[in-house]
Amino acid sequence: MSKSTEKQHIKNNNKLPDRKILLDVGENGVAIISINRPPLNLLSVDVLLSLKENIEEAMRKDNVKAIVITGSRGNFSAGFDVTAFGGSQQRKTKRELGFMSIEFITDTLEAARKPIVAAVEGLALGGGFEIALACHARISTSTSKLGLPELQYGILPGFGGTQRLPRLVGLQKALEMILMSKRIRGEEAYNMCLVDAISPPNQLLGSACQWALDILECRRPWSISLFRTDRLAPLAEARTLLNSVRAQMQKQNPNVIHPLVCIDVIEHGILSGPRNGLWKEAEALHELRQSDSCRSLVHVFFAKQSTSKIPGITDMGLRPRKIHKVAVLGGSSMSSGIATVLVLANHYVIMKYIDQVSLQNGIDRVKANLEGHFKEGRMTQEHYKKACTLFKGVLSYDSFKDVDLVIEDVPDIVSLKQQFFADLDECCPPHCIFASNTCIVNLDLIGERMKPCKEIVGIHFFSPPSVIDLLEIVRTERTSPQVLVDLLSFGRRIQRTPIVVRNCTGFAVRRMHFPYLQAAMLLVECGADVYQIDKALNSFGMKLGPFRMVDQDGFQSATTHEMKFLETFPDRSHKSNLIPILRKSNREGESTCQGFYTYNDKGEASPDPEVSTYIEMARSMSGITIKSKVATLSDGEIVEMILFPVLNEACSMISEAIIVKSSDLNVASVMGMGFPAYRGGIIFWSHSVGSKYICSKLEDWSKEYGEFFKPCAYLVERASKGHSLGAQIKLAKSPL
Ligand SMILES: C[C@H](O)CC(=O)SCCNC(=O)CCNC(=O)[C@H](O)C(C)(C)COP(=O)(O)OP(=O)(O)OC[C@H]1O[C@@H](n2cnc3c(N)ncnc32)[C@H](O)[C@@H]1OP(=O)(O)O
Repeated sequence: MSKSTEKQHIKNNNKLPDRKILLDVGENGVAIISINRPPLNLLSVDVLLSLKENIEEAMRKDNVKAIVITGSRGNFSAGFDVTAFGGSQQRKTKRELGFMSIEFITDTLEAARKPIVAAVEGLALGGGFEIALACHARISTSTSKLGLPELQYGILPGFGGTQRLPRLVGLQKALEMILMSKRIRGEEAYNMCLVDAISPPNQLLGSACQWALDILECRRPWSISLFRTDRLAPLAEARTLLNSVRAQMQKQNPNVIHPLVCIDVIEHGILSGPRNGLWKEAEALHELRQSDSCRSLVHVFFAKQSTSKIPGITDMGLRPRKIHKVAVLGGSSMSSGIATVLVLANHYVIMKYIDQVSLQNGIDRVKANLEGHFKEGRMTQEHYKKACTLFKGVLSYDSFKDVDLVIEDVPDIVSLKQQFFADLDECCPPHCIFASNTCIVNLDLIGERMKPCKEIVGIHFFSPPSVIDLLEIVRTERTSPQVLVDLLSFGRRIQRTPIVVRNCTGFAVRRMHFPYLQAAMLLVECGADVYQIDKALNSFGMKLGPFRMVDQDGFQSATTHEMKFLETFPDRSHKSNLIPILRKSNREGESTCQGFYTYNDKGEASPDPEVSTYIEMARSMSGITIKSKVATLSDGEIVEMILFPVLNEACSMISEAIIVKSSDLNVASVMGMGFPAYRGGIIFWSHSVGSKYICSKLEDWSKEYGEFFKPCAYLVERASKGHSLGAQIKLAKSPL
């Protein structure tokens, strides 16, 4: 590309016309076609049709020798607009996507008589990435993000990704990227030969134009991805791999079919040829996009996106203040996990604790976490070196003068927390935000010894913070809109999904955990089997059944939470003696290798027949007798008797405006308690069950087994009107 054309293109880009596709022919005879639907250049049928027309126009023009496809304003394309899937609009575009894949992407773009090169900057995801895969070469910046995340929505790559990716990078790597929705950076893509060259952003278009001309003049290969075979393994080897991955997927996700359909489509292309594979892919996309799983997963995507939109707060025009330096107070593994997450997101972090030994342990854990990231290839050497300089451990408050945020993570002892915050009040700058990671101590109580003008908010991470991306931001009556805006932006920057909750016992996630475990305890005391309960909930799709979950959390924490819940919600708590009895026998859950299960050296759980003795003891202490109906419950009935009380608690939270939107509870249940995303989250799932049915079941059980099951007023009202359980939260009720 000549300098003048490039300048002209940049000039055009700064003041781009209101067209979805831009075509600009340079003096060198290369047409630059830009997808122009900022900010992410999302695709739709209209955009694709327009892209097709522009490519055809460039083909017709005599002055065009070659084509470069790129995206405007720093992104190639984040893929197809997901609103087209799982929702009401899907009928409109029935089968059009399949034809786009074959008639446009394959027969127009890939089969073009002039070379087409993709210049990839920023995001190239889903359909966007698939367009790049069909080009005759790809030039990328080192930091671009490429991937096929379609399985996250219960569909499969629908623009040829299932056929072209295995042919470009080999079956194993392609399966890894597709089935795990793995995104890779430009650099890694280059190492895998998925992109042909890396270029700095300011030279990207120039390099891509030159590459296209080089193809034309036979100095570079004219590669047709769909017909490459050099990276495909021999048939028998491919089949063995596909069968083993199929079995793995079936085991991991027994309730969903889309990963298996995707594997079948890939296999079909290998066995029957890529063009047949494309047709099968188109058919599969058409079927899958109408499935319940797709609807639910698309809901979860948008529910996650909307957690940081708070009416009356985030639309006030407040700009988030920058949070550069964060102090983490504490030396536990949770504190180290939080510090690691922050350092990885390029924050300067100081870790402070009171004694040298605990602090040193904390520091060592952060260093080990960072090293682990580097060794597993999740960060570059350069990033690793920089991350190490961003972190230090301290015993004093000397370096707190310029701290923007403090996250307290000391043991849940009120006087200890109060002392820390009273000290911090003296050492931190006025703008510093004070936050606690507690999920059980009242935030107002923690701040009692601070100056009256200071406020404390909650920033609640989940264990382990490096794995669970959810963040509860807990507001009190005094939390200002500015602090909320700051923390929501901070949450996104550290790549968490923040949900805003009101200060209450257990916040959103623990409040749902509690009835999950309590219902299970009650059923066991009435005669149900511990392991059948966990199995039933697993088969429903919960990551962990209640007993495996409490073993993992530890009985110490379960006891602390139980006491707090019994105190706050005595009317709807079932007091069980089971955990105290197990603790008397030194069973503390997974940490002691004995809880409801026993654990071997590898941490694998096995049912423990001895547990029945403890259950007998608990039963006789509570005076509960075995009820034959409970002892013979089916798996489906168990699921209802455990999850309807969770829904009941979720309904109480809606009516108390603990969360901002009912969809936040879907996010909280999926990310915080392992509710299956393909069922859309706890409230979304309830729509398929029906509020009337849920309410009548709870009413029946409350008559038979006690107040624990009594439906809350909100649930009764919604059911009586035949309304679904999700509702617009009346923010007037909340201090926001
Ligand atoms: C046929 C094909 O094979 C099928 C496909 O292509 S499926 C689609 C594949 N693409 C994806 O999955 C990308 C999904 N998007 C994301 O992961 C993230 O948005 C992102 C990493 C691209 C960008 O993140 P970030 O810069 O933080 O921007 P983010 O706030 O998330 O997005 C900006 C807006 O675009 C929307 N958006 C992003 N990707 C979207 C998509 N694929 N469809 C619809 N809306 C989308 C977001 O909801 C948000 O909307 P809002 O401003 O109203 O809240």
